[in-house]
Amino acid sequence: MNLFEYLKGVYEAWIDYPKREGTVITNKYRIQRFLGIGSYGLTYICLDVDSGQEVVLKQAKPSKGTVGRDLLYREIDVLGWLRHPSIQKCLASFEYKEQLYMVTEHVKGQTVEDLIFERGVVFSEKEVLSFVRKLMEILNYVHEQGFVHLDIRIPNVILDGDQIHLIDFGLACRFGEPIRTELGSDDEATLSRTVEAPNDLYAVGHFILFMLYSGYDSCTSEVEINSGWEDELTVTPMTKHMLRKLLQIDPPYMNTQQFMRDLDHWLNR
Ligand SMILES: Nc1ncnc2c1ncn2[C@@H]1O[C@H](COP(=O)(O)OP(=O)(O)OP(=O)(O)O)[C@@H](O)[C@H]1O
Repeated sequence: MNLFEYLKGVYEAWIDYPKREGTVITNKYRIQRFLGIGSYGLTYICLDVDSGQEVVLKQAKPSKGTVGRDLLYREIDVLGWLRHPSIQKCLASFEYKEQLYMVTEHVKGQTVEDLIFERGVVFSEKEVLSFVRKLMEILNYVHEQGFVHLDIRIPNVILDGDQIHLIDFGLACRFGEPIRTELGSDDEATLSRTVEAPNDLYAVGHFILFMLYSGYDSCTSEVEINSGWEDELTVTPMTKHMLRKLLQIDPPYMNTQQFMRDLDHWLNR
């Protein structure tokens, strides 16, 4: 690492340093706990001192500049279009000291990532498919409203009792928008691709694999998952068939309903 990169890293760590507990933003949101720092945002649990409600406050990551702000603006916009009990409501958004913030409902419960990797929960094939059926209802709603989530992953699905919540709409796009590429990528084939339902369904395939691998000894790396799941996992032929379509090994499902029909068929056997 050269000196410039080192100094840049120090500077970014400094400007992205999380705010302390007890800090009050706009005389209204008192920070109770820092939840985490993602690629583009910092997230806190706060008390809304006016209503007494516990909320989640997300701040665009200062080091990401306009990219961080654009993604948070996008998330605010998308959440504004969605009304579903399993999708957090955006309660407010504002600028404060030149920083952009979004306030949402606090979703209680644990992410599927924490359930598997911290609590060691093991899901059977039936539990996985029943869980994914509920997730598909939320995703189907999102698609019906014209959006593709584009970040369906185990840290973005929260289980609270019987209820499942889908969070993190920071990458969501409208159907047919060009796929966003990494900075610097100008490959024509990539630039001409648009966002469609199979993008989310592909991610659902990986989501299912993570859940199924909860019962497998060496479920540690995605590389293993990509290479050997058909040999390593003991699942019914129908589940294998659905996974092959989701993962686009076989001709893919083109929409959520096609997959949900197969799922229902499996669950109602
Ligand atoms: N509305 C919410 N209710 C409860 N927890 C939330 C909510 N929104 C985010 N979180 C949690 O806050 C943490 C940080 O979320 P954030 O979306 O900022 O970053 P990330 O998901 O860790 O990273 P990335 O966005 O790069 O994937 C995560 O643990 C996430 O589960």
